[in-house]
Amino acid sequence: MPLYSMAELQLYQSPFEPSGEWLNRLQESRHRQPPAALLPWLLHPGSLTAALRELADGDFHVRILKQHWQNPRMDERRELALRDRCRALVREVLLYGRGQPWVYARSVLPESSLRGRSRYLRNLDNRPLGELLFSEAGIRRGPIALNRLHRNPRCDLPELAGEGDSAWGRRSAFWLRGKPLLVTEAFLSAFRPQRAPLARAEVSAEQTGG
Ligand SMILES: C=C(O[C@@H]1C=C(C(=O)O)C=C[C@H]1O)C(=O)O
Repeated sequence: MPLYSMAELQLYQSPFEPSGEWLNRLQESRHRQPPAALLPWLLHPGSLTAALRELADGDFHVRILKQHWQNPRMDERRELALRDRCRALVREVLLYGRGQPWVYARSVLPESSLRGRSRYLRNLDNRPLGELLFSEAGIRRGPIALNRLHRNPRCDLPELAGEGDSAWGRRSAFWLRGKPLLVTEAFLSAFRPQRAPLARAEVSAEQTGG
């Protein structure tokens, strides 16, 4: 895990923060409508890592922005039913496809969820979290909620200089051995998919040429 000076930690600002409430599919269609091309990606039930890697023909990597033990945001603590004074490993990354930043992701892994056979998740590196989670036989995913995430003007990451003032995002909880993790993903302006994500079976046919 990259080490940070206190100064670096204090300087870091998350690039996006949720605005308003997280909406399920039905609520969202009454209030706001994501672009049609993005909707199947926002609602994709499988691993986003696998779907992006496939879309990028393997030209995919993860860049860690910050990975640090901290007290999660209040809305995250509520969603994870955590006490106000709790610690979580908060991991913020950019997912790159074909050399472009396609997704910003923030994952909140409560300390109480990283015990026993899940302890290995304390040592996340550049390996995509999704590859680990979706390789776990007992992984379970909760409903996907949608939201507009507002750009944090205090974040001056050069990689996101071209971003607008908001991005469509999704959030869902995962349960691993009965313990919750929370994953939020925002699709960035460089992500312009020409098709929906392939279902898992299609991906295996594509990969094997079957
Ligand atoms: C949960 C997944 O993991 C992806 C990879 C992440 C990471 O490496 O930090 C974070 C969120 C996801 O976009 C997934 O692939 O669906």
